[in-house]
Amino acid sequence: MTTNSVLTVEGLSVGYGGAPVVRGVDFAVGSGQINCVVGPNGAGKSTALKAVAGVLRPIAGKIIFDGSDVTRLSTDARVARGLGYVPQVANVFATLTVMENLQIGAHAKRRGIKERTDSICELFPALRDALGRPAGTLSGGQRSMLALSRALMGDPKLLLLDEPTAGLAPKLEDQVWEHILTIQAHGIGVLIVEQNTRRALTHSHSAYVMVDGLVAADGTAAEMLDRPDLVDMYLGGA
Ligand SMILES: Nc1ncnc2c1ncn2[C@@H]1O[C@H](COP(=O)(O)OP(=O)(O)OP(=O)(O)O)[C@@H](O)[C@H]1O
Repeated sequence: MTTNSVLTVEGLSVGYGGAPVVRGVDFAVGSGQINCVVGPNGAGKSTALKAVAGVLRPIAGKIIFDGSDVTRLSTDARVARGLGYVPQVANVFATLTVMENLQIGAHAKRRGIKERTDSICELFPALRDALGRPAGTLSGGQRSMLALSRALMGDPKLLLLDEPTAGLAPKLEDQVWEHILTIQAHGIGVLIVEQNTRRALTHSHSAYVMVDGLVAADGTAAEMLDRPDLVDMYLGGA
């Protein structure tokens, strides 16, 4: 366990009604850290993240967030406590404006929506000009920025990001990582599932390699980057 963890997951098993897809995994994120979950397709990375977000109910295990056991709490209750989640797909409402998307992100907060919108537009100035546009007219990179911003409206302590760079051109991937680093610089922790393993390891403090529903290796990201065996064996030489 990481000392001073904002998130600790112990013995998490979760699936979709049949045999568990994730089979007793442990992981942790230290306050304000970026940690990543990497591994081959179908390993259960997104499934584990969905359970932490409260979208899937665990079969077994415990999720401790910010000092409290949130395992039985709804997604909304987790968001209200500061656990933000950006799913891989359908992460913005295409027919709603950028402003409306941000307002939905603040549903767990009763006050301060205008102030939060202003501070997020200061963080990501490109959003301000787009506030009145339907989100469906944004580019892939802008959409990703909006999805992150929508989660930030809930004033999170930790953001769960499921492949935020999926399908983006390398230049846009760079931009998304800049945004993630900006978010971290504001003291917000990030647990990210990422396909681009090398990139994720470069920016992370610790990493978990998931294979076939289990954590096959974990350690500091620097250690992982130094282990070509691991990269070749589990990560497709990425
Ligand atoms: N909604 C679902 N219903 C049933 N099975 C699912 C569902 N979503 C995912 N699975 C299965 O769970 C397993 C793990 O999938 P998951 O998406 O968690 O893997 P992943 O490691 O995130 O993979 P990828 O990198 O390809 O996104 C796979 O066998 C997948 O087919």
